[in-house]
Amino acid sequence: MNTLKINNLELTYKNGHQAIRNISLEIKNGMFGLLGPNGAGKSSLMKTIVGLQKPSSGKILFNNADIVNNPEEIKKHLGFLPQDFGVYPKVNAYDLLNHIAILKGVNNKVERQKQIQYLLEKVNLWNFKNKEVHTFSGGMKQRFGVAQALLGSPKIIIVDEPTAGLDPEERNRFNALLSDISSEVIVILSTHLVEDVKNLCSEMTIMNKGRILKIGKPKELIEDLEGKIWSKFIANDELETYQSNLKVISQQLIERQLQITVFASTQPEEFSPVEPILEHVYFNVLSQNN
Ligand SMILES: Nc1ncnc2c1ncn2[C@@H]1O[C@H](COP(=O)(O)OP(=O)(O)OP(=O)(O)O)[C@@H](O)[C@H]1O
Repeated sequence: MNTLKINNLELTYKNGHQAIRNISLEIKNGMFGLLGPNGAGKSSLMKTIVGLQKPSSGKILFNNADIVNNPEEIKKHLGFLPQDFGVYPKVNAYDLLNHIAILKGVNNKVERQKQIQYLLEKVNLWNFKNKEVHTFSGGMKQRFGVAQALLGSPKIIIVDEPTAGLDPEERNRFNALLSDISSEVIVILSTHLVEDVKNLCSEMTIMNKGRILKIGKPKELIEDLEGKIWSKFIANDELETYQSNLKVISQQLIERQLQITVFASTQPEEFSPVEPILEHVYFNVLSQNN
Protein backbone atom coordinates (compact mmCIF):
# COMPACT_ATOMS: atom_id res chain seq x y z
CA MET A 1 0.00 0.00 0.00
CA ASN A 2 1.36 3.48 -0.93
CA THR A 3 0.61 6.55 1.15
CA LEU A 4 0.90 10.23 0.38
CA LYS A 5 0.56 12.47 3.42
CA ILE A 6 0.26 16.22 3.09
CA ASN A 7 0.43 18.27 6.29
CA ASN A 8 -0.41 21.96 6.64
CA LEU A 9 0.81 22.81 3.16
CA GLU A 10 1.05 26.47 2.16
CA LEU A 11 2.27 27.99 -1.09
CA THR A 12 2.59 31.69 -1.83
CA TYR A 13 3.93 32.67 -5.26
CA LYS A 14 6.55 35.40 -5.62
CA ASN A 15 3.86 37.92 -6.63
CA GLY A 16 2.20 37.38 -3.24
CA HIS A 17 -0.65 35.15 -4.52
CA GLN A 18 -1.48 32.47 -1.97
CA ALA A 19 -2.33 29.44 -4.13
CA ILE A 20 -2.39 26.76 -1.39
CA ARG A 21 -3.81 27.51 2.04
CA ASN A 22 -3.20 25.10 4.88
CA ILE A 23 -3.97 21.87 3.02
CA SER A 24 -3.78 18.52 4.80
CA LEU A 25 -4.65 15.26 3.03
CA GLU A 26 -3.89 11.56 3.22
CA ILE A 27 -4.14 9.57 -0.02
CA LYS A 28 -3.79 5.80 -0.43
CA ASN A 29 -3.93 3.39 -3.41
CA GLY A 30 -6.95 3.91 -5.63
CA MET A 31 -8.29 6.84 -7.54
CA PHE A 32 -8.44 10.16 -5.74
CA GLY A 33 -10.38 12.98 -7.40
CA LEU A 34 -9.22 16.56 -7.01
CA LEU A 35 -12.17 18.64 -8.09
CA GLY A 36 -12.37 22.40 -8.34
CA PRO A 37 -13.07 25.28 -10.71
CA ASN A 38 -10.37 26.94 -12.83
CA GLY A 39 -7.87 28.72 -10.63
CA ALA A 40 -8.77 26.69 -7.51
CA GLY A 41 -5.14 25.69 -7.02
CA LYS A 42 -5.23 22.11 -8.34
CA SER A 43 -2.22 22.50 -10.63
CA SER A 44 -0.31 24.36 -7.93
CA LEU A 45 -0.94 21.47 -5.54
CA MET A 46 0.06 18.82 -8.08
CA LYS A 47 3.21 20.66 -9.12
CA THR A 48 4.17 20.90 -5.47
CA ILE A 49 3.52 17.19 -4.91
CA VAL A 50 5.68 16.17 -7.86
CA GLY A 51 8.51 18.43 -6.70
CA LEU A 52 8.36 21.00 -9.52
CA GLN A 53 8.05 23.74 -6.92
CA LYS A 54 8.72 23.99 -3.19
CA PRO A 55 5.93 24.88 -0.76
CA SER A 56 6.33 27.94 1.47
CA SER A 57 5.69 25.69 4.47
CA GLY A 58 4.26 22.30 5.38
CA LYS A 59 5.24 18.68 4.86
CA ILE A 60 4.69 16.11 2.11
CA LEU A 61 5.57 12.49 2.84
CA PHE A 62 5.46 9.73 0.24
CA ASN A 63 5.68 6.31 1.86
CA ASN A 64 7.12 8.14 4.87
CA ALA A 65 9.93 9.80 2.88
CA ASP A 66 10.10 13.60 3.08
CA ILE A 67 9.67 14.64 -0.56
CA VAL A 68 9.87 18.40 -0.03
CA ASN A 69 13.52 18.09 0.92
CA ASN A 70 14.17 14.99 -1.24
CA PRO A 71 12.00 15.30 -4.39
CA GLU A 72 13.91 12.36 -5.90
CA GLU A 73 12.02 10.12 -3.45
CA ILE A 74 8.84 10.75 -5.41
CA LYS A 75 10.28 11.41 -8.87
CA LYS A 76 11.60 7.86 -9.19
CA HIS A 77 8.13 6.48 -8.43
CA LEU A 78 6.10 9.01 -10.38
CA GLY A 79 4.07 8.83 -13.59
CA PHE A 80 2.82 12.19 -14.79
CA LEU A 81 0.14 12.66 -17.42
CA PRO A 82 -0.15 16.37 -18.14
CA GLN A 83 -3.15 17.96 -19.83
CA ASP A 84 -1.26 18.52 -23.04
CA PHE A 85 2.12 17.33 -24.21
CA GLY A 86 2.43 20.16 -26.70
CA VAL A 87 4.14 19.17 -29.92
CA TYR A 88 5.31 15.59 -30.39
CA PRO A 89 8.58 15.00 -32.18
CA LYS A 90 8.33 13.17 -35.51
CA VAL A 91 9.10 9.83 -33.93
CA ASN A 92 7.05 6.64 -33.91
CA ALA A 93 5.28 5.44 -30.76
CA TYR A 94 7.74 2.65 -29.98
CA ASP A 95 10.86 4.78 -30.33
CA LEU A 96 9.38 7.63 -28.32
CA LEU A 97 8.50 5.27 -25.45
CA ASN A 98 11.98 3.79 -25.65
CA HIS A 99 13.46 7.26 -25.33
CA ILE A 100 11.22 8.14 -22.35
CA ALA A 101 12.02 4.81 -20.67
CA ILE A 102 15.73 5.61 -20.86
CA LEU A 103 15.06 9.05 -19.32
CA LYS A 104 13.12 7.30 -16.55
CA GLY A 105 16.08 5.10 -15.80
CA VAL A 106 14.88 1.79 -17.28
CA ASN A 107 18.43 0.99 -18.33
CA ASN A 108 18.16 -2.69 -19.18
CA LYS A 109 17.32 -3.05 -22.90
CA VAL A 110 15.39 -6.32 -22.59
CA GLU A 111 13.41 -4.96 -19.63
CA ARG A 112 12.64 -1.82 -21.65
CA GLN A 113 11.38 -3.83 -24.63
CA LYS A 114 9.21 -5.94 -22.34
CA GLN A 115 7.65 -2.92 -20.64
CA ILE A 116 7.02 -1.04 -23.89
CA GLN A 117 5.31 -4.02 -25.53
CA TYR A 118 3.21 -4.71 -22.42
CA LEU A 119 2.10 -1.09 -22.14
CA LEU A 120 1.38 -0.58 -25.83
CA GLU A 121 -0.77 -3.71 -25.74
CA LYS A 122 -2.49 -2.53 -22.57
CA VAL A 123 -3.48 0.80 -24.15
CA ASN A 124 -4.42 -0.87 -27.43
CA LEU A 125 -1.71 0.79 -29.49
CA TRP A 126 0.58 -2.15 -30.24
CA ASN A 127 -0.68 -2.27 -33.85
CA PHE A 128 0.29 1.39 -34.22
CA LYS A 129 3.76 1.12 -32.72
CA ASN A 130 5.43 2.19 -35.96
CA LYS A 131 3.14 5.16 -36.51
CA GLU A 132 4.33 8.66 -35.58
CA VAL A 133 2.58 9.92 -32.45
CA HIS A 134 1.79 13.38 -33.86
CA THR A 135 -0.51 11.69 -36.42
CA PHE A 136 -2.58 9.94 -33.67
CA SER A 137 -6.17 10.96 -32.87
CA GLY A 138 -6.87 12.74 -29.55
CA GLY A 139 -7.88 9.50 -27.86
CA MET A 140 -4.84 7.63 -29.14
CA LYS A 141 -2.57 10.43 -27.88
CA GLN A 142 -4.18 10.24 -24.44
CA ARG A 143 -3.71 6.47 -24.34
CA PHE A 144 -0.12 6.95 -25.45
CA GLY A 145 0.15 9.43 -22.56
CA VAL A 146 -0.99 6.72 -20.16
CA ALA A 147 1.59 4.30 -21.54
CA GLN A 148 4.43 6.81 -21.02
CA ALA A 149 3.14 7.61 -17.52
CA LEU A 150 3.25 3.90 -16.63
CA LEU A 151 6.80 3.30 -17.84
CA GLY A 152 9.16 2.42 -15.02
CA SER A 153 6.35 0.93 -12.86
CA PRO A 154 5.36 4.09 -10.94
CA LYS A 155 3.70 3.94 -7.52
CA ILE A 156 1.95 7.28 -7.90
CA ILE A 157 0.35 8.62 -11.07
CA ILE A 158 -0.86 12.16 -11.45
CA VAL A 159 -3.22 13.05 -14.26
CA ASP A 160 -4.30 16.58 -15.11
CA GLU A 161 -7.65 17.04 -16.90
CA PRO A 162 -7.16 13.75 -18.74
CA THR A 163 -10.38 13.59 -20.73
CA ALA A 164 -10.33 17.14 -22.13
CA GLY A 165 -10.83 16.92 -25.87
CA LEU A 166 -11.88 13.27 -26.00
CA ASP A 167 -15.12 12.12 -27.61
CA PRO A 168 -17.48 10.16 -25.31
CA GLU A 169 -16.35 6.73 -26.51
CA GLU A 170 -12.65 7.59 -26.14
CA ARG A 171 -13.38 9.07 -22.75
CA ASN A 172 -15.07 5.86 -21.55
CA ARG A 173 -12.21 3.73 -22.80
CA PHE A 174 -9.65 6.01 -21.21
CA ASN A 175 -11.50 6.08 -17.89
CA ALA A 176 -11.76 2.28 -17.84
CA LEU A 177 -8.03 2.07 -18.33
CA LEU A 178 -7.27 4.49 -15.48
CA SER A 179 -9.63 2.65 -13.19
CA ASP A 180 -7.96 -0.64 -14.08
CA ILE A 181 -4.52 0.72 -13.17
CA SER A 182 -5.53 2.29 -9.89
CA SER A 183 -5.91 -0.82 -7.74
CA GLU A 184 -2.18 -1.07 -7.04
CA VAL A 185 -1.03 2.55 -7.19
CA ILE A 186 -2.15 6.01 -6.14
CA VAL A 187 -3.84 7.83 -9.01
CA ILE A 188 -4.62 11.50 -8.44
CA LEU A 189 -7.08 12.80 -10.99
CA SER A 190 -7.31 16.57 -11.20
CA THR A 191 -10.35 17.79 -13.05
CA HIS A 192 -13.28 20.18 -13.14
CA LEU A 193 -15.50 17.40 -14.56
CA VAL A 194 -17.76 16.17 -11.77
CA GLU A 195 -18.84 13.29 -14.00
CA ASP A 196 -15.34 11.79 -14.18
CA VAL A 197 -14.92 11.92 -10.42
CA LYS A 198 -18.31 10.31 -9.89
CA ASN A 199 -17.53 7.47 -12.27
CA LEU A 200 -13.99 6.76 -11.20
CA CYS A 201 -12.94 7.93 -7.77
CA SER A 202 -13.30 6.16 -4.44
CA GLU A 203 -12.20 9.27 -2.55
CA MET A 204 -12.40 12.90 -3.52
CA THR A 205 -11.86 16.42 -2.42
CA ILE A 206 -13.37 19.69 -3.56
CA MET A 207 -11.04 22.65 -3.50
CA ASN A 208 -11.38 26.34 -4.23
CA LYS A 209 -9.28 29.44 -3.64
CA GLY A 210 -6.41 27.30 -2.39
CA ARG A 211 -8.41 25.52 0.32
CA ILE A 212 -9.89 22.06 0.75
CA LEU A 213 -13.61 22.58 1.23
CA LYS A 214 -14.81 19.01 1.39
CA ILE A 215 -13.28 15.58 1.50
CA GLY A 216 -14.87 12.14 1.46
CA LYS A 217 -16.29 9.30 -0.60
CA PRO A 218 -18.50 10.52 -3.48
CA LYS A 219 -21.29 8.14 -2.45
CA GLU A 220 -21.34 9.36 1.16
CA LEU A 221 -21.17 13.02 0.20
CA ILE A 222 -24.21 12.45 -2.04
CA GLU A 223 -26.08 10.62 0.75
CA ASP A 224 -25.53 13.62 3.05
CA LEU A 225 -27.74 15.66 0.72
CA GLU A 226 -30.64 13.16 0.77
CA GLY A 227 -33.94 15.06 1.31
CA LYS A 228 -32.29 18.48 1.00
CA ILE A 229 -32.31 19.22 -2.73
CA TRP A 230 -35.33 20.80 -4.43
CA SER A 231 -36.08 22.33 -7.81
CA LYS A 232 -38.59 24.59 -9.49
CA PHE A 233 -39.21 26.22 -12.86
CA ILE A 234 -39.34 29.99 -12.48
CA ALA A 235 -39.61 33.09 -14.65
CA ASN A 236 -36.28 34.77 -15.49
CA ASP A 237 -37.11 37.92 -13.55
CA GLU A 238 -37.85 35.93 -10.36
CA LEU A 239 -34.30 34.64 -10.01
CA GLU A 240 -33.00 37.46 -7.83
CA THR A 241 -35.88 37.11 -5.35
CA TYR A 242 -35.26 33.37 -5.03
CA GLN A 243 -31.54 33.96 -4.64
CA SER A 244 -32.10 36.34 -1.77
CA ASN A 245 -34.57 34.03 0.03
CA LEU A 246 -33.15 30.56 -0.64
CA LYS A 247 -29.81 28.92 -1.17
CA VAL A 248 -29.81 28.51 -4.95
CA ILE A 249 -26.99 26.10 -5.83
CA SER A 250 -27.53 25.90 -9.59
CA GLN A 251 -29.69 27.14 -12.42
CA GLN A 252 -30.19 25.79 -15.89
CA LEU A 253 -32.30 26.38 -18.97
CA ILE A 254 -34.48 23.42 -19.91
CA GLU A 255 -36.31 23.92 -23.18
CA ARG A 256 -35.84 27.67 -22.68
CA GLN A 257 -37.36 27.63 -19.20
CA LEU A 258 -35.26 28.49 -16.19
CA GLN A 259 -35.03 25.78 -13.54
CA ILE A 260 -33.36 26.48 -10.21
CA THR A 261 -32.06 23.91 -7.75
CA VAL A 262 -31.86 24.84 -4.10
CA PHE A 263 -30.42 23.37 -0.89
CA ALA A 264 -32.85 23.47 2.07
CA SER A 265 -33.44 21.17 5.05
CA THR A 266 -37.23 21.38 4.56
CA GLN A 267 -39.24 21.49 1.34
CA PRO A 268 -39.73 25.08 0.14
CA GLU A 269 -43.26 25.82 -1.07
CA GLU A 270 -44.00 24.78 -4.69
CA PHE A 271 -40.61 23.07 -5.06
CA SER A 272 -40.22 19.40 -6.05
CA PRO A 273 -37.79 17.00 -4.38
CA VAL A 274 -34.71 16.03 -6.39
CA GLU A 275 -32.56 12.91 -5.97
CA PRO A 276 -29.11 14.31 -5.06
CA ILE A 277 -26.16 13.75 -7.39
CA LEU A 278 -22.49 14.69 -7.14
CA GLU A 279 -23.07 17.96 -9.06
CA HIS A 280 -25.27 19.08 -6.17
CA VAL A 281 -22.51 18.30 -3.67
CA TYR A 282 -20.07 20.28 -5.80
CA PHE A 283 -22.28 23.33 -6.36
CA ASN A 284 -23.48 23.32 -2.76
CA VAL A 285 -19.93 23.34 -1.43
CA LEU A 286 -18.78 26.01 -3.89
CA SER A 287 -21.78 28.24 -3.17
CA GLN A 288 -20.76 28.32 0.51
CA ASN A 289 -17.31 29.50 -0.49
CA ASN A 290 -18.25 32.35 -2.84
N1 LIG B 1 3.61 30.88 -11.09
C1 LIG B 1 2.57 31.56 -10.58
N2 LIG B 1 2.73 32.81 -10.09
C2 LIG B 1 1.69 33.49 -9.55
N3 LIG B 1 0.41 33.03 -9.49
C3 LIG B 1 0.18 31.79 -10.00
C4 LIG B 1 1.24 30.99 -10.58
N4 LIG B 1 0.70 29.81 -10.99
C5 LIG B 1 -0.62 29.88 -10.69
N5 LIG B 1 -0.93 31.05 -10.09
C6 LIG B 1 -2.24 31.47 -9.59
O1 LIG B 1 -2.62 30.57 -8.56
C7 LIG B 1 -4.03 30.30 -8.62
C8 LIG B 1 -4.24 28.81 -8.74
O2 LIG B 1 -3.80 28.39 -10.03
P1 LIG B 1 -3.75 26.85 -10.46
O3 LIG B 1 -3.21 26.79 -11.84
O4 LIG B 1 -3.08 26.08 -9.41
O5 LIG B 1 -5.31 26.49 -10.47
P2 LIG B 1 -6.07 25.24 -11.09
O6 LIG B 1 -7.08 24.84 -10.09
O7 LIG B 1 -5.10 24.23 -11.53
O8 LIG B 1 -6.79 25.86 -12.33
P3 LIG B 1 -6.86 25.32 -13.85
O9 LIG B 1 -7.89 24.25 -13.82
O10 LIG B 1 -7.30 26.57 -14.57
O11 LIG B 1 -5.47 24.87 -14.21
C9 LIG B 1 -4.58 31.09 -9.80
O12 LIG B 1 -5.14 32.28 -9.31
C10 LIG B 1 -3.34 31.38 -10.63
O13 LIG B 1 -3.49 32.58 -11.34
